Amino acid sequence: MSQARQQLAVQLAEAVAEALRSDLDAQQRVLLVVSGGSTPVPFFHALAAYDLPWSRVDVTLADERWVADDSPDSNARLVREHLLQGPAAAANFVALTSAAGTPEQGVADVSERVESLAWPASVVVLGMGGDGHTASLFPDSRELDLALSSDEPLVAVRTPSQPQPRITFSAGRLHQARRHMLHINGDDKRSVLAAALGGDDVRALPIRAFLACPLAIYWAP
Ligand SMILES: O=C1O[C@H](COP(=O)(O)O)[C@@H](O)[C@H](O)[C@H]1O
Repeated sequence: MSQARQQLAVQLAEAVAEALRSDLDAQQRVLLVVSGGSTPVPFFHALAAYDLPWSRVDVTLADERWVADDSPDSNARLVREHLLQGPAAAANFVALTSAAGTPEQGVADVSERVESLAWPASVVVLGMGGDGHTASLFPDSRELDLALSSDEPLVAVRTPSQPQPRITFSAGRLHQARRHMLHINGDDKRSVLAAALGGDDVRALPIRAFLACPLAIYWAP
């Protein structure tokens, strides 16, 4: 891990902790939405160490692969192993999977589960893939139009480029958050973001759906 990426993760954790603390001063429960993948690990470690009233914080994911909780591909496993540690172990984590065999079968139950959370979220921390996807809004998701336009909180998605079916928060639900932050590393992702900023076809680069939120960008080489 480069020093620049580590420093970025610490800066992002500070911004998220400050946002949570500010909202916790005004309301009993707050909601933090985080992303999966590989990028957030040092951010999770830095955030987990903050002295916050974590028992009043709900944490969920922007998206999830429809896999078992202990799968190496599970974003929930990532959160449990890297964020729900130390002081942050007291947070209430709400996963996006169920015992149903497919996300299409499980999406209604999981939607009911997430509707009990303290919306709007205080912070959504997004990631981005090299194809411009964010959450599980992939350029080749068959349900991309639905996920971009749905009034429902969650959408089951099938994506030819991805090995597993997934579930994702809809763009509309993520838009409602009070603050949006994007955490990315590397020159490749910077180029993708520059391309996104230079055009307006959301289906080609779904991260575009969030550029005007406004989106605070956390990038390191
Ligand atoms: O599949 C996913 O990928 C993105 C980006 O992941 P990274 O490994 O390039 O950091 C992530 O934001 C998303 O939550 C995850 O499901």
